[in-house]
Amino acid sequence: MSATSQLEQLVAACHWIGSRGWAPATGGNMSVRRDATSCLLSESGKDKGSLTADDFIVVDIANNRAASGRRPSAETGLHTLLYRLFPDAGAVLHTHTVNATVLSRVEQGEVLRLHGYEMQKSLSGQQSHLDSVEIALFDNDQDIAALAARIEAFARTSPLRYGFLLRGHGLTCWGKDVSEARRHLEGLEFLFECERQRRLLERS
Ligand SMILES: CSCCC(=O)C(=O)COP(=O)(O)O
Ligand SMILES: [Zn+2]
Repeated sequence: MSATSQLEQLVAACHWIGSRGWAPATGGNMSVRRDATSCLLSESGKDKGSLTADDFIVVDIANNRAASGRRPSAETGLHTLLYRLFPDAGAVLHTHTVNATVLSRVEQGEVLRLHGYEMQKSLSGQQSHLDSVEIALFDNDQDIAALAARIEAFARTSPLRYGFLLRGHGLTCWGKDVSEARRHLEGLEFLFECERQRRLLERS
């Protein structure tokens, strides 16, 4: 599929994310791969629920540079890291949902473990609720280069699949194209909601 059509699908995904309330205020950022060396990333500081194709900026995957001189997302370094780590990744979606924000603070470990949910099968390659899916969880950091370095180090020794949580911040997920990234986002968000409810009920 052409980069233009992927951008059209990404703009539609941004509107969908906005309509779900998953990118409040100016939260969230989104991108699609153009080719092996560049991606199109949302401009920093905008309402991501009402972006148009003109709000996406060409960014070099190797060095985070935007030729246009405009300012891509503050989290550009996380998107480009994912495109470098995963040559098959075609789209990256970052959201600020209540479920991801709260669960990532409650969970103290290095991963959020999901087990026992049929909806795990919304994640590519998952075939049974009896398997476990581990979503990596990192402490948040305003220094995105340092955060990217921590995520890269984690990925060298542990599986990094579907997405990762930033503590008290949100979810960044990806897929081979916009459609798969969207499915992973919707599936993970559903699973986070279930997990938040389960933990609440099991405490009472
Ligand atoms: C209130 S949003 C804080 C920054 C952030 O976490 C985010 O996702 C949006 O940053 P961007 O530079 O992509 O607009
Ligand atoms: Zn964010």
